[in-house]
Amino acid sequence: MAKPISMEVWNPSGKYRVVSTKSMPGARWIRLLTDNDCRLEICTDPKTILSVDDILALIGDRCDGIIGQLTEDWGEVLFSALKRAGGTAFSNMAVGYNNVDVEAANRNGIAVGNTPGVLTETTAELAASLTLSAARRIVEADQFMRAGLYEGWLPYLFVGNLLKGQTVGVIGAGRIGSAYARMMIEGFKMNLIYYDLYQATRLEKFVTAYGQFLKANGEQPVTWKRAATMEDVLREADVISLHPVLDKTTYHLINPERLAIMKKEAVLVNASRGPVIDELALVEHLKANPMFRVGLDVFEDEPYMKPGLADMKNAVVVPHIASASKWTREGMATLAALNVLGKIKGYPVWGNPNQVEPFLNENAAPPPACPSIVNAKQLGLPSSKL
Ligand SMILES: NC(=O)c1ccc[n+]([C@@H]2O[C@H](COP(=O)([O-])OP(=O)(O)OC[C@H]3O[C@@H](n4cnc5c(N)ncnc54)[C@H](O)[C@@H]3O)[C@@H](O)[C@H]2O)c1
Ligand SMILES: O=C(O)[C@H](O)CO
Repeated sequence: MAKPISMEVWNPSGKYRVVSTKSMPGARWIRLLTDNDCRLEICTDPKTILSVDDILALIGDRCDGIIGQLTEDWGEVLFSALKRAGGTAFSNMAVGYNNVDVEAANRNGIAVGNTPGVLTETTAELAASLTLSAARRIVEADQFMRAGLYEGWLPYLFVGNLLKGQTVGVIGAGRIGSAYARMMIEGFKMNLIYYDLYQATRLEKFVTAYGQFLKANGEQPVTWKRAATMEDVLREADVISLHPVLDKTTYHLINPERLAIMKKEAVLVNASRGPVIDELALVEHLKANPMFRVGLDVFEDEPYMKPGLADMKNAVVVPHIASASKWTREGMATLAALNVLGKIKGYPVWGNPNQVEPFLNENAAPPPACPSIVNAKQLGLPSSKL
């Protein structure tokens, strides 16, 4: 079994042993745990992605709760080890939890926390940045300048796509998809077409009200449409941004057939999870359609890109940084720590994972609740009345 190389220990005499598989930004999450009688052990091993064996060694013989990362494989082996070590609580430091086998957690009676809400605007802003970078060819133009190739203004130099008045398509209009849609609609006066399993009522109301405001000011109103099929979005939209969860229904949601029905000059953005796109098919599509552009934050086999992607000028690629603002990352750490602490203390589960602000207020004690436990129902955990 692999041995953890370096650990940082806080409040060594604390009653509850809590482990974090990574150092996380901010100090509040550490304070919240240590002020509540937790001995906190943070793995400071420089290895980027810990293996199951590494984490087994971290769990050891006694562990009450553990904070893990989206790069780790949380399944039967780890949850049964946590149970044997007396643990009842795990939290991902992420809203997405496709790296977690929730059924295995249920079997072992382990609560699984995630960190919704605090990433919404930050992730949507990165998706908007990728949209603009791809549409206006920012990275290509930057590389051109740095290579000393600029000889003066030319009518055809780096001509890209205008967004105003075009249609933005959103697949997965949940928290992040809706926030992204609002940015593109309010910022660039784009029309909306979206596909989701559920109606995005608040988003629809926002677009209607904004359209009325524009009309009252003598401008072209923006419009919205809920598509009956994903294909309708792909055919109609000029910009398409992907924001669904990753599960069986969204794996390779963008495949060769669906790429083929998109506009030849469309912009495709993915800040959800890599396997939502068949990346090899995307590389072929980018080769065949030089005016088709993508902005990618996530990749099918992270940290790798599929062969050929790095050579494509019509792709903007960044290393899974959509949630990387200081406020968000500190908030994610806080929510993850409070999920674990709340379960250890026997607190109920917060009623609305979309409204986690009370947990993020630095000037007040957080509510006595777990902010977001995805398997609360399956484990029969009580709901907070606050
Ligand atoms: N790149 C990043 O750093 C980053 C940051 C945050 C979140 N994410 C990813 O974004 C995802 C969404 O986060 P969120 O907070 O908006 O979650 P959310 O639950 O609010 O939204 C997800 C939406 O996807 C919809 N959906 C599910 N299956 C679908 C399908 N088959 N077709 C269409 N829509 C479907 C759901 O109905 C829901 O509205 C996360 O699960 C995570 O994987 C990535
Ligand atoms: O799911 C999440 O929370 C993200 O991918 C983290 O950036």
